Amino acid sequence: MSKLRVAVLGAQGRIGSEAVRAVEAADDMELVAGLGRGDKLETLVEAGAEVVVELTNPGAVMGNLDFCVRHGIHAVVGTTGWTDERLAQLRTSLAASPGAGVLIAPNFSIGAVLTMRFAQQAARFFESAEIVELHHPKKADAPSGTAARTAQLIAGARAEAGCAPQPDATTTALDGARGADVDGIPVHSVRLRGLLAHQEVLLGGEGETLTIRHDSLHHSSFMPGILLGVRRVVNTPGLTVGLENFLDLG
Ligand SMILES: NC(=O)C1=CN([C@@H]2O[C@H](COP(=O)(O)OP(=O)(O)OC[C@H]3O[C@@H](n4cnc5c(N)ncnc54)[C@H](OP(=O)(O)O)[C@@H]3O)[C@@H](O)[C@H]2O)C=CC1
Ligand SMILES: O=C(O)C1=N[C@H](C(=O)O)C[C@H](O)C1
Repeated sequence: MSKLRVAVLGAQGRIGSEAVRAVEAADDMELVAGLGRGDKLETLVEAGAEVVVELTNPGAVMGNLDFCVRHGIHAVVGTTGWTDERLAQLRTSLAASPGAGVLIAPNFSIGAVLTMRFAQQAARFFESAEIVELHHPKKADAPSGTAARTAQLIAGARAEAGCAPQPDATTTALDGARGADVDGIPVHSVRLRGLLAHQEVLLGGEGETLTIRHDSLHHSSFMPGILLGVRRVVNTPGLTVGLENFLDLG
């Protein structure tokens, strides 16, 4: 069986360097390129890359994906900073290259994906829902892509169930004291030396609370999800948002 030809963009970065090692260690994959800032994207075509793993930054990801999609190269994307406008732009370029598949995964770790699913399931049973995400201080974006996605899923589940707005008597507050508002869900971002990637979903009802917490303690936590994404994206044309779509969660 021929090996999948995989390239990594952001290959010298924190997660990118771990992804390079994971692809090299996978029996069914061959690392054909590892590119950093300033390297020519044409290298991807010259190297015959079938799938690109995109792990750069929000300023670079759109141009990189535009190139990949135009050249029929599939992409597995971990880079954060996604907005509805960016997703719409990507869908437009995918429409012109119908064979290409792109997976955008706000989080590749299985535990984080399950946290999102459990939070979505629990959200309608509680009056209050807030998110605290905690990351290393070199992270560029806040809130994290995972927290933003979790908030959207919680808000969607609450709207579908016809939940009332959350109770909150705050009338005066310092800027930021109540966190960022993502679809009505407060999201609080902590940046602390010593941490990697952590999230708590706090749910509250009359006389009880439920806390769903996930901790990524090492970048290795993201690797099984990246490899799964690479294997599945080649047979999944168009845009897929969320690794849960490849996990058969039911
Ligand atoms: N979905 C998930 O599960 C995860 C997602 N992430 C996300 O992945 C992204 C990267 O995170 P992290 O590794 O911590 O960040 P880093 O800054 O450590 O890595 C990013 C790398 O990309 C390089 N780079 C910048 N621009 C380009 C470009 N145009 N082409 C190729 N390479 C480029 C950077 O180079 P230079 O240093 O010169 O700028 C750097 O080496 C972030 O958006 C983060 O949120 C992270 C972990 C898990
Ligand atoms: O920058 C990181 O480190 C991470 N970024 C992703 C996010 O923004 O959710 C995934 C994970 O939290 C690690």
